[in-house]
Amino acid sequence: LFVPTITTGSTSQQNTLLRDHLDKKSSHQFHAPPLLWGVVSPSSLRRGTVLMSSTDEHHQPSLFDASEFDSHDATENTAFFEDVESEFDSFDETKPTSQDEIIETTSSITMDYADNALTDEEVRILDDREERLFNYINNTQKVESCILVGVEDLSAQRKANKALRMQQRESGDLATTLDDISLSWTLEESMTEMRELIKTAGLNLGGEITQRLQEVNPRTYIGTGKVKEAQQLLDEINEKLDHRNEGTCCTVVFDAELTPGQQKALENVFNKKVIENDFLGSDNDEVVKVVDRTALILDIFAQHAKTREGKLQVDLALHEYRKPRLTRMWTHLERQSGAGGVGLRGPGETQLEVDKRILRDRILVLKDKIDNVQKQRDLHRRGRKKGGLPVLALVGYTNAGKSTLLNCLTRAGILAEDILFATLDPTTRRVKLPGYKTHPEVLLTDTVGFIQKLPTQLVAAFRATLEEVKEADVLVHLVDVSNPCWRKQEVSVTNVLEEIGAGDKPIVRVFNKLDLLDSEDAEMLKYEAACSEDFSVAISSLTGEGLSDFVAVVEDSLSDLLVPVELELPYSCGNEVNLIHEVGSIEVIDYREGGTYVMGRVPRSLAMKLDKYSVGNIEGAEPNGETEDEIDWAALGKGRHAKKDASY
Ligand SMILES: Nc1nc2c(ncn2[C@@H]2O[C@H](COP(=O)(O)OP(=O)(O)OP(=O)(O)O)[C@@H](O)[C@H]2O)c(=O)[nH]1
Ligand SMILES: [Mg+2]
Repeated sequence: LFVPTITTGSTSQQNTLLRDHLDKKSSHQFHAPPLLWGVVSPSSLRRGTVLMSSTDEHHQPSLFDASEFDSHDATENTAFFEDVESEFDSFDETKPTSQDEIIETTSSITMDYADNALTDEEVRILDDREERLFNYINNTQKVESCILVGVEDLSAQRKANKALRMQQRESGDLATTLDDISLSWTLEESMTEMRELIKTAGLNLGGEITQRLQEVNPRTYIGTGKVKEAQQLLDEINEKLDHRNEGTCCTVVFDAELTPGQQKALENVFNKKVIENDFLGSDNDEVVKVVDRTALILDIFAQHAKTREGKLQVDLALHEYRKPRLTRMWTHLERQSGAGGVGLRGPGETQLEVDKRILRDRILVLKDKIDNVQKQRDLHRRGRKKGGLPVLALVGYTNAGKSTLLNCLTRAGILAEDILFATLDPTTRRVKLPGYKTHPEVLLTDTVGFIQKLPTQLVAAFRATLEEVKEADVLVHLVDVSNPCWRKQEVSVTNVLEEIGAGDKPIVRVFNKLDLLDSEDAEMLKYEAACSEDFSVAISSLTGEGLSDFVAVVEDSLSDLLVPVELELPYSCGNEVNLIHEVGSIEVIDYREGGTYVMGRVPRSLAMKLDKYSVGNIEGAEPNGETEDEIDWAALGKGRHAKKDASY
């Protein structure tokens, strides 16, 4: 027989009680095995979680009173039952068993327990309580199910290809056309990524729908027929879930960025029944949510944000996302006011205005707070710069293995997981690169991963975090070569880097997860890395393969950073001047008697080559006083011959 009671106390207390009780179980020699076991406290009910549960022979989650039955004195526990009852009130519409009844039942249970002789009425009450608690827990513990809708937007593809062709015609470089066109993501690739995102967000994928469209439907994004199909799919899934008593599927995830209008229109269609029922005063139906790609990513970020800074930034992004979508929350009020007729119309709008203002204020406050955080970051960074250590930022697509590499090099203990966006907050570590001769240490920063079509709200909100990337001396771009889409991912990352103004940083390309490739592919990539004109290297952060090459390439890249120069080049050196234009930056150029005077910055290797034309001090003082850095860089170049020398 099942005796559900609720107990208060901390988790550990309850666990101890439960353990004790379970130990005693055998000695009690129950006549009938308990159907359900476990612990529920009022606070756990409020959170919708069971603090601890064991399983019975049916492997069901369970409820159990961990406190000793016989120690429960009815009067002593009045306050406790009041608590319990208010808990019942808060989660169940139907009025729960009255307090007296509960006390009465519990005391009679206490008395009769040993005899296992409950009256029918008591059994009914207990059953009732059991069911309500059980349903509640079942519903709140259930994994949220969703369906995924993807669209192959042929018009967007056409546009993208056209833009590309235009661009190529202008630059006169037609050779790469085919390659580049195949760099746009196919529907299936995009859907695969969405499935990962859905899994990471903790959603269960119930079904999928796709559509090829010449033009997207401006109102509902997908065609009207497809909306119906989605509705049917939802119904079918819900029927199955219902059958297994597994809750409902009421989330529709779109592999697209929907406009607020489209989102609202879609929700209206999906919730037609609920809206109608609402007028009749019944709200038993689950409301269908429409979630677009941006909302899904924001949700994952919200779940993963750990530090104050991360939370503030996610909060800002969420507020910015919700601002234009605010009206949706008030549809209900608008309807009510509309239904009220003349004179009553409008309160919904007013509320909306108030709400918009609150949101705007909140956004300002958040921005202010983030500004403060950013100032602190700036300070830290300046401090680090003073230290003169070169700063490397690990960048790359989400799940590329950035945190794993940092852990591997430093044992930093950063959470590295096979989920998307595991890292949101930058972590910087001093790293002694093994075998790195010219500079004892570098600073290595792990950063948030990128994704194709990164939501603009996120890029804007994560300004402070992304600043770390912008301020780095060299970017270490990790690519997960075990992912079939890695070349496209690489392009996406390059695009984001450009978007945040870090596109011109020196980059070390790291082909990671080599261990997951078959040996032939691995050799090919190693070969590609070795032949590459850029700084490239193939490694496995998991097995450590190629890490010494990695250090060597990083070293090369650091030696190749720009250094200040002041030169006077003979007029016969036209090529050299062009080269400086190309690979360096020129601050002053003057055509003098003796030749072309150039003041600017060039890669160290080139500076060494042009040393003979130097008129200033090649490691000379920087006008803006950032000398410390430069002197350190100068020291860097001496130890090793720059790899790129040959190309000049
Ligand atoms: N087999 C293999 N797995 C790897 C390698 N590097 C990383 N991984 C795995 O890839 C997954 C993602 O690694 P993370 O280090 O969390 O990736 P990340 O780039 O930091 O990802 P985010 O922080 O989410 O952007 C983890 O499960 C790692 O164990 C590797 O070289 N080989
Ligand atoms: Mg990470």
